[in-house]
Amino acid sequence: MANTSDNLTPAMKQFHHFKDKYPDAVLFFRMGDFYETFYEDAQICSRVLGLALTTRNKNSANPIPLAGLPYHAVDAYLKKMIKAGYKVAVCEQVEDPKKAKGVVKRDVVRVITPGTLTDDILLDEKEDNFLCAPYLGPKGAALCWVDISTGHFYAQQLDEDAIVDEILRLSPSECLVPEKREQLFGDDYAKLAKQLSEISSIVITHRPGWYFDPYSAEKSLLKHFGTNTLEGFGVDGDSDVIPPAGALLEYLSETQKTSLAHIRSIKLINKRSFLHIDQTSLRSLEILRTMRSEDKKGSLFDSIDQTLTGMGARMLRGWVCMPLRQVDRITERHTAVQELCDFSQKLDDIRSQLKNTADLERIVSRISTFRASPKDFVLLADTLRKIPAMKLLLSESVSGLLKNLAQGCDTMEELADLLEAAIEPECPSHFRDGGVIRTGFNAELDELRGISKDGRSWLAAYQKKQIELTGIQNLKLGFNKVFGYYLEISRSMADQVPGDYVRKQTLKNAERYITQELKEYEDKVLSAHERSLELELSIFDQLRSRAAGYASRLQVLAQCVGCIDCIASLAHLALRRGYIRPEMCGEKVLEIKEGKHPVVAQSLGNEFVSNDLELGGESADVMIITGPNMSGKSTYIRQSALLVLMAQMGSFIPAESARIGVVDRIFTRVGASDELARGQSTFMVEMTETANIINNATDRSLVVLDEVGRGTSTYDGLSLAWAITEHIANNIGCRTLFATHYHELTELAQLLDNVKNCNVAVREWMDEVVFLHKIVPGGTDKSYGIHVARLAGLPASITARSREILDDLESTFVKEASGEKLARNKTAQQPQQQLFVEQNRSVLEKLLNLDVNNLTPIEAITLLNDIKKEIREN
Ligand SMILES: Nc1ncnc2c1ncn2[C@@H]1O[C@H](COP(=O)(O)OP(=O)(O)OP(=O)(O)O)[C@@H](O)[C@H]1O
Repeated sequence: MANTSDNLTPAMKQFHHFKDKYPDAVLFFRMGDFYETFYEDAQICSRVLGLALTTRNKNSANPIPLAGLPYHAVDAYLKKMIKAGYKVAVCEQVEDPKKAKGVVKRDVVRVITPGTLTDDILLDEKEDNFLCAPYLGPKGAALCWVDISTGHFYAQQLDEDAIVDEILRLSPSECLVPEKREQLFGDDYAKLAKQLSEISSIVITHRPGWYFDPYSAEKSLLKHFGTNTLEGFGVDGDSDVIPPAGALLEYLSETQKTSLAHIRSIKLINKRSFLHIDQTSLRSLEILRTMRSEDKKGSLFDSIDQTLTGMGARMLRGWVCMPLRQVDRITERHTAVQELCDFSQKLDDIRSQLKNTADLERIVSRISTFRASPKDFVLLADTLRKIPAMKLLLSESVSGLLKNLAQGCDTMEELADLLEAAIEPECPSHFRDGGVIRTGFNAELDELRGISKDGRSWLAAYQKKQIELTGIQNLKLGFNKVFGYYLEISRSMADQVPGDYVRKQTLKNAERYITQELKEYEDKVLSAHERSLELELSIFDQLRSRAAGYASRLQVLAQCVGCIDCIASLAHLALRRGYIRPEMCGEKVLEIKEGKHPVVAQSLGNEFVSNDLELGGESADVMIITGPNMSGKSTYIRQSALLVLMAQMGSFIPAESARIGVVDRIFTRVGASDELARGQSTFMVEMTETANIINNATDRSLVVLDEVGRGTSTYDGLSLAWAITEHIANNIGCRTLFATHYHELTELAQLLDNVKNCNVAVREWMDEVVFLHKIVPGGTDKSYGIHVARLAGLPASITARSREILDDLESTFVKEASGEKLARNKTAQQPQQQLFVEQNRSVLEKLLNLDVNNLTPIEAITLLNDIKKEIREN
């Protein structure tokens, strides 16, 4: 920044003072009705917000770049800045400019960063907005994350090499890491930060190392929660989650500068309670976004979400990403969904109560951080009024979960009464002109408003009286900020003005006057208006404090309404789409009759062909699925994973019947990945993902493999696919679906009991191929790739020629590489090799004794020919 000299104005000195304190944020510096930005900040704002870039002190030696925005439109501008990845420090005038002696006092009241948003306009209603902090300690690693807009605060201990995956899975807006220069926090954090910025748009914020110091972190956590120990949250004194949790709190208080009372506890995530879906699977199963276009539309969540409230949508999103693992907890949700399906009128009534329900969770956070608006209170009161009806509807339930939810419906009538009595239902969204507190709520306020209102009619009467008195018909009464109320008389009438008029201003064609009587009344009226505004604000602050006293009850209620919304959403979905309740068990089994892909079946309607699945239990664990291109293999294997996921989150599923033994993890190795951007080859990515599966899958996992081995030469790929399948079947024994074009793999089913084959049925008719999309037992050895290429529009000349080449290849090379051979090799590798050596000893000796350097090309060819002949005869 160029200008730090002593000749700066006091306001600019203030600006520099705050800019130095918040160097990594753009400073919005309040000046009257505008927020001004200066220097580089002005350039950024001009670019990001499209503001006109001008200069302050244009004629001085150091003109200052300047861009300003009107204060009442600040929310929209903040949204754009945050979206563009910037942090904004909002510097307000903290005293009334009229009362200021010298330069008006200012202070940064809040730093808005992508991970610390609380305003609805800046947030997505259906998504959490997490701020996270990793910890890479000497003994272990941990990750903590918090959403200040809801007060949810989580912690998890995990392996260091799982940190990146877990952060990507959470998809936070911002990630806190210790500053690079701190020796204690060396390369690991820098590497992590670099990796995250390369592959995601998460904003990385560096903070001093002491933020992560275990001792001060624990102290600030204990102080915040008002406890002597963290054990009540399941956190031991030396837990690795303490440093990052403390760092998050420190950062929140640094940026928010207000109470964080709504963050009431820290929830330790126990991985064993949830079905783990890693980031790769989250993407490849298109759970939250589609793979190609990264669109929410077309994802599983978008397809099944029928929630009606923000709290419900966010909770359901959490259920989709972290389905359950315990049979009884899953069954509890299913039973609740079942009950609402059985009583559809009750379901409809509950859903109509949920409609237009306010986002309690976010309102509570704004109440606690003293940012609640009058509108928030109106919505809160309206929502509380719906709770008794919801409670009544749920109170007769049989399902344990629904009963609990009925109990959780805390009606808080006294709060609703208070808010309704206090706040004008049609209140303005800001305080500028008052009108927020209802008439009748506060006698003093009513009186002040009365004076200010009467004042207006007094002024009208005064104007009339003056016209009569002076006979000047065009005498006008006006008001401006400089000298308040005045009487305006045209210049031509100036000689008729009475002697007690005091001239204040001369305009081109008129003169403006004041009178003592007018000034006296003005003082009374204006001060009454000002006092009434002040009083309204103080009443509103009192209301905020009163409401803040209900924060923890409101949070429990918000959770409860969110859960009711989730269950009702799942029931509504089940009824609308004819989903069935899956039977859940702890055995290693997966039986689905007439299952459908929840998203594809929605778009294809009746054309979608349902399919059965049987894995584990009486059947083999590993299923090899072969079939032509475009026949539906990928759809089938993804559908299987999605149905398990849906069942374990508590949803009913698109099938005729299902028996599902809970799964601990879902692994997928499907399609291309954008790791290519990180410079890894397709094959490298494929093998890394497969290695992850092989190393981490347990016999309770579900593995979905699509085309493993495709990214390398046919023989390498086939051999790898073969060995991987063997390993899974023999050593892991997890339920596995493997879609492949290597028909040779089907021979594994003959060699291993734990492997079975299925293929996608095809009907060939008059040189045409019809894909039936039906999965049937047994293998297949046809790809119909050329047929698909023709469908895709490749010229007939090319497809005809490729048919010729294929016929040729099939009669020679491919047969050589047949799985039969691989199978034989595997089962009788050693004896076969020995036999080969025995039978061809003389050939081998001839080869060993050969002097290659003295061989002419002709001799070499002749020799090769002889060797080939001899081996063949042997
Ligand atoms: N069960 C089904 N019923 C009806 N249509 C289906 C079904 N499954 C898949 N399809 C249709 O077939 C198309 C191809 O499906 P999918 O991508 O699963 O085939 P694939 O066999 O994996 O192909 P490839 O081997 O080329 O990757 C889908 O886009 C879908 O429109």
